[in-house]
Amino acid sequence: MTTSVTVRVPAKVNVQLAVGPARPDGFHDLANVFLAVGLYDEVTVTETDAFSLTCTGPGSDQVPLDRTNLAARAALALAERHGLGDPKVRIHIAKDIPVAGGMAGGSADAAGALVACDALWGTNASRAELLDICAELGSDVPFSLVGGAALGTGRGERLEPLDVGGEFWWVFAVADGGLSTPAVYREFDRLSPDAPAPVASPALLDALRTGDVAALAASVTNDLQPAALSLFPSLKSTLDAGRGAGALAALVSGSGPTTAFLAADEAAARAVASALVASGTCRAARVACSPAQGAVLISG
Ligand SMILES: C[C@](O)(CO)[C@H](O)COP(=O)(O)OP(=O)(O)OC[C@H]1O[C@@H](n2ccc(N)nc2=O)[C@H](O)[C@@H]1O
Ligand SMILES: Nc1ncnc2c1ncn2[C@@H]1O[C@H](COP(=O)(O)OP(=O)(O)OP(=O)(O)O)[C@@H](O)[C@H]1O
Repeated sequence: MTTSVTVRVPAKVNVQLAVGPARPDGFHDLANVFLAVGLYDEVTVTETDAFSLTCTGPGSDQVPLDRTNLAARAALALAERHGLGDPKVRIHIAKDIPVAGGMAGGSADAAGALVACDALWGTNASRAELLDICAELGSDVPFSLVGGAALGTGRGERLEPLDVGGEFWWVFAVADGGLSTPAVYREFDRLSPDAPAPVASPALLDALRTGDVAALAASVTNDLQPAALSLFPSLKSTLDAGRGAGALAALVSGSGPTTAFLAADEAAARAVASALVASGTCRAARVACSPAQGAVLISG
């Protein structure tokens, strides 16, 4: 019998993040074009006699180890739906996705824990049930499960898969510090009181479909960028440093403060990463390729 299961889950970048006005429930309607990128967390769940959670890797000291952790909440939600009582499971998160960086690290761990517990417990949840639990856990969580590329509407949880016609190379500059997603949305409301209804850009969807890096660079947008820059002004020098080093496009990743740079190819991405580190405007620079697969079982 399987006693331990490991699932690998990718980070995301939003190549378009169009944000509408705040809804009565406090969320914002989005046209959210997600692209999964090849930076991964690994979530391992092991049968044991009491619930526990551990986390290792960069930034793991900022990750809660109690039941507020999104991975723990995912395990609890699946156990509750299937009448399994308190889950007797040890969850270990090997983190490589920047924490509180706007790359959906917590969401990735939730999707990973869900898929891992489903395999460990033999609950055999359908894709629809898994997606339902993901949407309850957070707006980004369904995308962490499916990966690839998708248009997210509603608060970002309603997904339509998108075709991607080639590879795109990225550099992610990790900032010193984090940004709270609700705080960035609040700042967006302050800066954009008359935001129009969000619409996906046909030019951007075309660029993804054809794998045209120059066209993608010309069409990436993030409506949360002014809000993130307002709360974290030093990100402007990081964006400038990446552009100066030859990035085809530079933008804040999601709610930030990680910044994302699109490069012509892998060699160009590595050159931009070195220049970003040398500029002293970020803590670290990571190179990654997209699209990446969603949550996949890698052992167990
Ligand atoms: C910025 C993005 O990462 C872009 O993909 C997401 O929109 C954020 O998704 P997330 O972190 O999964 O967010 P959730 O856990 O669902 O919500 C956290 C908080 O973010 C704000 N929020 C989130 C999503 C959304 N469409 N509108 C919002 O206003 C709300 O204040 C909410 O209370
Ligand atoms: N498994 C987890 N990994 C990281 N943070 C977690 C986790 N579970 C809960 N959190 C909490 O969530 C906060 C946001 O972390 P996360 O790394 O998910 O941010 P993010 O990448 O900006 O999210 P998003 O891009 O979805 O808005 C952290 O500061 C932490 O307190």
